[in-house]
Amino acid sequence: MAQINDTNRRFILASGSPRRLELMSNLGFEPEVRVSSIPEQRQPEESPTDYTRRLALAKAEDVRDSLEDEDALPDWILAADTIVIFDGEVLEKPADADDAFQMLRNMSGRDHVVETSFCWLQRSTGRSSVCTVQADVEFRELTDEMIHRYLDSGEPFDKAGSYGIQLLGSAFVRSVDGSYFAVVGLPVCEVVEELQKLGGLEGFPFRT
Ligand SMILES: Cc1cn([C@H]2C[C@H](O)[C@@H](COP(=O)(O)OP(=O)(O)OP(=O)(O)O)O2)c(=O)[nH]c1=O
Repeated sequence: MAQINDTNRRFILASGSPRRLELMSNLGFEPEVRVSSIPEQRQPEESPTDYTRRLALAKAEDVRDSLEDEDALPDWILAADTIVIFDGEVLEKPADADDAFQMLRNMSGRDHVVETSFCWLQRSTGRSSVCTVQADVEFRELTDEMIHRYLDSGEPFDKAGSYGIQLLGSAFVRSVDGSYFAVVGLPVCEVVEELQKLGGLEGFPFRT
């Protein structure tokens, strides 16, 4: 049987997203949070998937580079990036309330894709692996009044596509085809699976 070793629970989470921290903590991991500061700017001609994959790797590398000699920190770094793809356009976090209103009004009664790319990066070897997971999401029709009330809740402003499927935004979602957790910001099944493939995780699921 694999050794249960507490060091397996520890990794560096290169993300300021409270959702990502909660999802990994729910599994018994003990993430050390370090937030990256790279600009999120899509290049002309860059496909949405190339964009999320580039950002996931760049966030992990940025945090790795900021650590320097902190040897006591865990070896593995996890970073991720989530976008909404609607009508061929990439929707990220809204700039302001008008931007959020427009996104939600456009998505009303229609389908969109949510895509999350994540990156595992090993500090000691420099090895990295990037994976992409998607889901198709269908919204019910939203009235302008519903959207205004939703904006008043404050929920949309730190979320790609201006909604949170895990909170009040759940009332807008008629169906999800694909990974629910990719929509929330981290496809935990694939994240754990990939770390196991990389040989960076023994003794999982953890005993409490
Ligand atoms: C669509 C959707 C997105 N989101 C969130 C997940 C991400 O936190 C956020 C997308 O922005 P990201 O740029 O992927 O992440 P972030 O800025 O929150 O954190 P960091 O870059 O430091 O890792 O939107 C939800 O919480 N619920 C949802 O339903």
